[in-house]
Amino acid sequence: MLPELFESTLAGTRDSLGEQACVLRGYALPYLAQLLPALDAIQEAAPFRNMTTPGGYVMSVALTNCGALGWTTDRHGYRYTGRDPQSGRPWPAMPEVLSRLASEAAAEAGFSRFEPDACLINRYLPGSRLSLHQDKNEKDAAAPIVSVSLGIPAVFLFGGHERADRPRRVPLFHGDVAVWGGVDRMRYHGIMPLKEERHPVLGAQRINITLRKAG
Ligand SMILES: O=C(O)CCC(=O)C(=O)O
Ligand SMILES: [Fe+2]
Repeated sequence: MLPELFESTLAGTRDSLGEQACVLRGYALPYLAQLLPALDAIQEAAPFRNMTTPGGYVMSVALTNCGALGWTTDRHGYRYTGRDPQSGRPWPAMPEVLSRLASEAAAEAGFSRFEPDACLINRYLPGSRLSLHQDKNEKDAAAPIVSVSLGIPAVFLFGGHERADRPRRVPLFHGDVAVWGGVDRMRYHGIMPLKEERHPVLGAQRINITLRKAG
């Protein structure tokens, strides 16, 4: 990977992934001076942890949350909770910079007045992956998903409405924001195993932030 590819050289451009799905290249970059310190504070209050799926697998992706609702999984299933199951405390509040980034990116992608109440923060290390899935634990499927990529690059798999539909491979770089909603809201997606790389700002990790309307 060429060093310049760590930062989207495509900043300011848009890739269409569907009728109501796109990647806004580099869209998050102007927010990072505020966003990165806010992320540090969140992970101090609610550290990343590897949760167990209902099937008994420990996820290779570690996660935490901020906002009124946080996505969790354990042997009993996937769900949103108001509290961090590890500490018993409410999830850290959603920083203003994140709700602003989410609603501005959503508007740019054609979804006006998006107000997320849930923010899942995923941490991938080299080798971590996320298998193809649909995001279907949210009550409000009318709202889009806004997904911010930071750190080392990843290959996003964006499939169809059936698990067997062959997914498209979309590279995501530091600062890219993917948005999908409407007719594309329930499309299968995932992340290929991350390669061994180091990002100049975030080191050997990828942080992905998904903002949703869950409640
Ligand atoms: O890491 C990503 O880009 C996607 C994350 C995702 O699909 C999820 O958290 O549901
Ligand atoms: Fe997802």
